[in-house]
Amino acid sequence: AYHWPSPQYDALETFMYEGQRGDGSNLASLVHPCRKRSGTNASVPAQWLRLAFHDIATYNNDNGTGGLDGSIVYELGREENLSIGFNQSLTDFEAFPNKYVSRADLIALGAIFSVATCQGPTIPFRGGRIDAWTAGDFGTPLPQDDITTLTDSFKRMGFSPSDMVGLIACGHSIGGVTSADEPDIVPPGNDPSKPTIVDFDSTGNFDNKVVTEYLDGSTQNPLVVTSNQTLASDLKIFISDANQTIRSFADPNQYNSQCQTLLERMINTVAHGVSLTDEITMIPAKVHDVQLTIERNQLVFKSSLRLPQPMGQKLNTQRTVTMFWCDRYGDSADCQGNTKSAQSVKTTQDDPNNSPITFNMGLFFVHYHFVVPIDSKVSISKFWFEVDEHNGTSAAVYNNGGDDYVVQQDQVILVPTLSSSVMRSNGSYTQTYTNRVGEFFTKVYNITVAVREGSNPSRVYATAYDSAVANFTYAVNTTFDFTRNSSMSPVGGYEFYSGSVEDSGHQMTLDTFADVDGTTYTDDFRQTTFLDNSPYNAPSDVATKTSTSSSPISFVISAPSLIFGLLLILLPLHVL
Ligand code: HEM
Repeated sequence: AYHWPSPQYDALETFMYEGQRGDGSNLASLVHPCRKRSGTNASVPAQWLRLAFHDIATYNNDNGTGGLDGSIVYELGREENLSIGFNQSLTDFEAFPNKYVSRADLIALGAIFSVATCQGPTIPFRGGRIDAWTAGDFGTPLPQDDITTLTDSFKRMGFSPSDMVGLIACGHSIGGVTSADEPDIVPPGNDPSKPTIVDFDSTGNFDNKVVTEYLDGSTQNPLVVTSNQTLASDLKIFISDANQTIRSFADPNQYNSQCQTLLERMINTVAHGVSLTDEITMIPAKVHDVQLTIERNQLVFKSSLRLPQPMGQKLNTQRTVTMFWCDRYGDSADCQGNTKSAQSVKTTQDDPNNSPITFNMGLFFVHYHFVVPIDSKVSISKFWFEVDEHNGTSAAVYNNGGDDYVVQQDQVILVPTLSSSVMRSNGSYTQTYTNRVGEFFTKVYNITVAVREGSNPSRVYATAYDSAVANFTYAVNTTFDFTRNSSMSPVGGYEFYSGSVEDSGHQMTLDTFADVDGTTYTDDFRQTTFLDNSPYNAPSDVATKTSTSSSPISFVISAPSLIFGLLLILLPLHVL
């Protein structure tokens, strides 16, 4: 079962249910709602689903090579992959892979989004696919292949003849054939700049019309009705068992459940030795953006709690969300003496359209953000949340299944607000980013981290990782060192270290390390999108109560929160 911290699960879950990467850049909005591409009017979900199939179509079940590994990126020049739709789709995915979410995972999730956004079933998602960095085998089936070759190709991929019929019935539900790629199947119109697209069936949705229209003879599917019967691959496949399998897809519910199973098998086709994660299910109350850092000359601890909200139901404005935490050092270490608490400083709501998966569940998310001041002498060891609806029901406690959310370390922390990045277009830089019009850029990051005073680390360093690089040519993976920055006075019990790194991708993340007395402390997987542009929220007031007391009103209020604290004490108990 899920247990925080699980950074890979968290990153995959954010993509699936929020449609976006951790810093808010949204992938799902490129495909949702069941979008057409401007200009060509091609179906984006159809392009993404087909891309996933063409990536796995060279899988070899005998020796376990290939599968969904993103190698399609390097195979676009081949006859079997000639389609502008593939290039466009890969550009869609370019900015999104990172250390925990591979390009192949994104292609898999892209197929899931595509089916879901066009009103199809939700295909279960697992992550952990490993990216290829070179082209793989040839062998994607072609329309002109004879039925023996087609059947053998699917057998090589690990699919039976009836699986083959099913996969086509499921895949060829959205999108169609374009004259730009297949002029022998769909003849071009008079205007060469506007390709003709003939859809597989009469709806753009993921439904079984492609099956029922085939069975009742009204089909327009070009891969059935083309006058060039050598190219009629869907017809060849559907009739290969005298229409027996395709008939079993005529019931819409059967269609949905069989497609869910078959497409799940398709996207989970991975090379031997690759193990996929557990199925990524929605984390009911998700803790995210947890960070100890320094903002405006103050040591602060930040966290956010994400709660699901049913669409069409009013958000309870009476709800209070409280974060509790324990000191790390001193008399109250691990809440032996006192427990501290604070209210959220800000509430934000997601656009219900962020992810088609969450949208189809009738939910969207509300986030409660916390910023609290921390005294480094006592620091913070663990935290948890209480959500009180003030409606007569008892408050819900979210404490990581009873273990609380444990702050891994407080020795080395990233300080985004004292870090920055700048684009440079000249000079002797090693990492060069080519933008869409062919100009060369390098992004130079000046990073500030802070280390607890007195730690005397033997080394402070970071790894910069970025696989969101134009055309997926390589991944940036650079380790660089920080040096003590004596021009910056210590703040809140922390000394500053500076370092700089170049990047040529869209999404650099940092893992920072400090070696102290033979132990390496790690601050893992920090986004670098905002840095000194991060929005600032002043820390909230802190309440302190005796942990051992059974009386919830024995609050000791710290100086800045005196008024708020008094209010709490004066309020009748049931409102607390
Ligand atoms: C024998 C195997 C297959 C053959 C020969 C085949 C052939 C084709 C052809 C010729 C097109 C038109 C492409 C274009 O005009 O650019 C197409 C489109 C498509 N195929 Fe397949 N296909 C096969 C299997 C599959 C499978 C298993 C799936 C997914 C499960 C799939 C999904 C799609 C989708 C979604 C499109 C529409 C793309 C768009 O509208 O942009 N195909 N296929």
